[in-house]
Amino acid sequence: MSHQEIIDKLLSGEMKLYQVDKEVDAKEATDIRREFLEQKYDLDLSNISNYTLDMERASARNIENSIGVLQLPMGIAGPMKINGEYCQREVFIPLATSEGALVASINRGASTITASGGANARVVSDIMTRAPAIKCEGVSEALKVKQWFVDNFDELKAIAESTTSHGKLIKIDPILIVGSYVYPRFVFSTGDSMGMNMVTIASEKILDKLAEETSAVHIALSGNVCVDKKPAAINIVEGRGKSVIADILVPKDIVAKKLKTTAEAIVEVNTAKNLVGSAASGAMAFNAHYANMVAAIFLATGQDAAHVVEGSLGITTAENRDGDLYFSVNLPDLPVATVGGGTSLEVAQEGLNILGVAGSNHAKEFAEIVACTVLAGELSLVGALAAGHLARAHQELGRG
Ligand SMILES: CC(C)(COP(=O)([O-])OP(=O)([O-])OC[C@H]1O[C@@H](n2cnc3c(N)ncnc32)[C@H](O)[C@@H]1OP(=O)([O-])[O-])[C@@H](O)C(=O)NCCC(=O)NCCSC(=O)C[C@@](C)(O)CC(=O)[O-]
Ligand SMILES: NC(=O)C1=CN([C@@H]2O[C@H](COP(=O)(O)OP(=O)(O)OC[C@H]3O[C@@H](n4cnc5c(N)ncnc54)[C@H](OP(=O)(O)O)[C@@H]3O)[C@@H](O)[C@H]2O)C=CC1
Repeated sequence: MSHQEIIDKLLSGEMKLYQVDKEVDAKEATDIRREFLEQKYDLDLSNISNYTLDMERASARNIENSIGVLQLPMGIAGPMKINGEYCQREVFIPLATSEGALVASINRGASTITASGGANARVVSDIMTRAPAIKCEGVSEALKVKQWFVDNFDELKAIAESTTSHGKLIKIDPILIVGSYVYPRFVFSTGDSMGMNMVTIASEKILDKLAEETSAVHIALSGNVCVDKKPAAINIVEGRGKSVIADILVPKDIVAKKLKTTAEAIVEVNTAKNLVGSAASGAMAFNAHYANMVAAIFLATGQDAAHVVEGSLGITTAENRDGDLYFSVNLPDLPVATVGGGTSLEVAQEGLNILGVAGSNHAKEFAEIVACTVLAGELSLVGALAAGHLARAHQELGRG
């Protein structure tokens, strides 16, 4: 079939969009679906059509029904000095965003951090979780099933780990019971991958064993106690992905020079806004804009964009120490990877290479960099609010 014949079949409804992949290679299938849209709706999609990535490879593992590639402006912030456990150097941070003033703000935070001697960062927990929903007769069987998970942990660990060379089942905890439903939270370490595919495959094997040995029925492989891609208190308390803390002591003169304000004013803003304001509104996140930094660095490095909702959680603290400013960000739920998923896309590899963290043995180093980037942006925005500069900044940098 010729290129136009396939488009005609799509236009007439004789062929479905995903069936084009059976007729031609991934690159041509991409062009055909896009041209179908152009012809059906009389559109010009010439920008989506311009790209360099290997669509054959992307179609095999990252996208279905491809029509092209999204471009976003990418900027750089830095250098930013990091005194982490895994990252002990200066970095330049790639950031993909369309929000004017964001990169300038993170750059200002990075400059403040570097002038103050560097940010401290530590990964305090490193796990990935999957919690299926299991149905029993009632609470008494549910308790027996809970005990079955406890009694058989060693065997279940061996079964789960037979599916992966990097994943390790650390514990099954908590095991929640609600009426006849049981939710065991399988807690894994997943090396340098974010790990959701890995732990989902491993968890299914555990459920096969459950089906063999008990009459409990597995209702859903994910039962929303994981909790994947939703903001949740359990993730805040127990952690998910990397849990990371970053902090800095900014000397009084640098607060004045770089942020144009005082430690006292920043503490007041942090209390009124991030703590009391968040509590008053019932917010789950006690910060100004972690999501901005997490989204921009996630897009630049091929992370799963839906995990921004988890990365947005956390508490910012600020203290006035005799005019110097102690400032910290706490991210309990930051799923990140330097291998697997979208990190293998060519643009993501370039973003990870700018940071020097592509490939194995870099995930915790990367997590420290993300946390320090959040620290930089948070420090700058809270500083701008304290100085009364937010509207002006966005007037100057965020409007055409
Ligand atoms: C805009 C600034 C940085 C000006 O800040 P400034 O202090 O007036 O600018 P400056 O010219 O004195 O420069 C200070 C530093 O800013 C950086 N800088 C300055 N200009 C640039 C630029 N063009 N490109 C790159 N970097 C720039 C640069 O690092 C420079 O230091 P140096 O390195 O020279 O020593 C500041 O006012 C600021 O950070 N404002 C906050 C803006 C912000 O954080 N926006 C984020 C989005 S807000 C939002 O989406 C969420 C919100 C607000 O709704 C959430 C909530 O409810 O809170
Ligand atoms: N399935 C689901 O429910 C969900 C899936 N996702 C998607 O899952 C993907 C991420 O899953 P994930 O499991 O991370 O990735 P992949 O499915 O891409 O798997 C990554 C693989 O890399 C191998 N690997 C090689 N080197 C390392 C290393 N150093 N550390 C760890 N693993 C290594 C592992 O193999 P081995 O296992 O043999 O050790 C691992 O399985 C993303 O695309 C995301 O969007 C997101 C949310 C939910």
